[in-house]
Amino acid sequence: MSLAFPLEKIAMIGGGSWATALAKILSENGARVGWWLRHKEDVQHLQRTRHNPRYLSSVQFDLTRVFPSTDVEDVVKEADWVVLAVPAAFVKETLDKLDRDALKNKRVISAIKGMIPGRNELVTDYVSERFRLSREKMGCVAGPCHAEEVALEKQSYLTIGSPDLALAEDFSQLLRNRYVKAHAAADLDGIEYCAVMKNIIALTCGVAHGLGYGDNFQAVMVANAVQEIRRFLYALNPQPRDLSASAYLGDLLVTAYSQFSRNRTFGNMVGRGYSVKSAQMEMNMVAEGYYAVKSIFEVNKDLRVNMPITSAAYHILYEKVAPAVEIELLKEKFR
Ligand SMILES: NC(=O)C1=CN([C@@H]2O[C@H](COP(=O)(O)OP(=O)(O)OC[C@H]3O[C@@H](n4cnc5c(N)ncnc54)[C@H](OP(=O)(O)O)[C@@H]3O)[C@@H](O)[C@H]2O)C=CC1
Ligand SMILES: O=C(CO)COP(=O)(O)O
Repeated sequence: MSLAFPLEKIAMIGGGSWATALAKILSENGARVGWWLRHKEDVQHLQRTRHNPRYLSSVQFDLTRVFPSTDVEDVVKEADWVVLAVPAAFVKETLDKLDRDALKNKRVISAIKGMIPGRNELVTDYVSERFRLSREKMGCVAGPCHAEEVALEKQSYLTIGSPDLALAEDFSQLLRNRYVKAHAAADLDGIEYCAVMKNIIALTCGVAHGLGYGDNFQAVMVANAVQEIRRFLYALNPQPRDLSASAYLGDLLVTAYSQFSRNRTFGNMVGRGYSVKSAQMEMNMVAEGYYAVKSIFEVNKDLRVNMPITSAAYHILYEKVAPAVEIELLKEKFR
């Protein structure tokens, strides 16, 4: 096993599947990972058995490199890099315990594919404002990559977006291993927004699947979704970007088609007739798309971009319109 970066100190914030997968990659590459989880019992379980009891519990950690804790201030204080990996809805309450200077001189990476509910902000925008941190000190992790496949060490690709390409390259290096390829890209906003929007699309694909629509329809939904994402990103930030790259299209495809996708699974349940509440209760994981629909729909009230899929998902999830009615309407709009 390589110990390429023995001196890098990482704070991993979050105890879910993605935090667990990233803690595995980073620690196995030799970094020191201080790991914040919210429950004392989970920290104790990790310390006792070397496994996260609730997510990717097959992964075994080396406790000479991984240091679980419930004290977020402590974990952050020790680190050079802070990796945020809680669902977006819990970012505020998790970081509220930190004072405004806590991230000074740190580099912050958001591994979150969601927006701050209510504020409708990207996670990096929220963190940048709350901690007075320049966006040059920040990045995001994106790309088609399910935590479950990382646990199985299946070949995966990640893209690190940051306005500072050197920072993105540095973090990419910390991630590269036998089964992870990582590369740097400059389009932080575009990558972050696309990572949020692909969850909405996957959720809506799930709804259609739950209603009995097949692969033919889903392919058309995904093709139309690419155009919807392009229009939205262009209205928001019209810099040149290649949406066919894996950070954009790849992530959309894996989420729309994978058996592991929380968003697709959640949508599928809604299409089959579950209420939003019961679908959420059935899953012990978080489908970011549910919150993202509201944020993107509200951001788009000013932009007025034509976004039929996002609007359909909003009507289904927040206005209780029957899924069959909304998908029927989409059928007529798709080309
Ligand atoms: N899973 C994946 O494959 C990938 C996920 N991501 C992104 O990573 C982010 C984290 O998701 P993921 O790891 O999948 O999460 P999971 O769905 O695996 O787990 C949910 C997480 O949310 C936590 N949680 C629930 N309620 C609260 C609360 N009130 N306060 C704080 N935390 C809470 C849970 O903590 P607890 O267990 O203590 O209840 C758990 O850590 C998301 O933005 C997701 O889109 C990105 C790429 C891949
Ligand atoms: O972003 C992901 C894969 O790249 C995870 O998507 P889900 O949250 O739908 O599982």
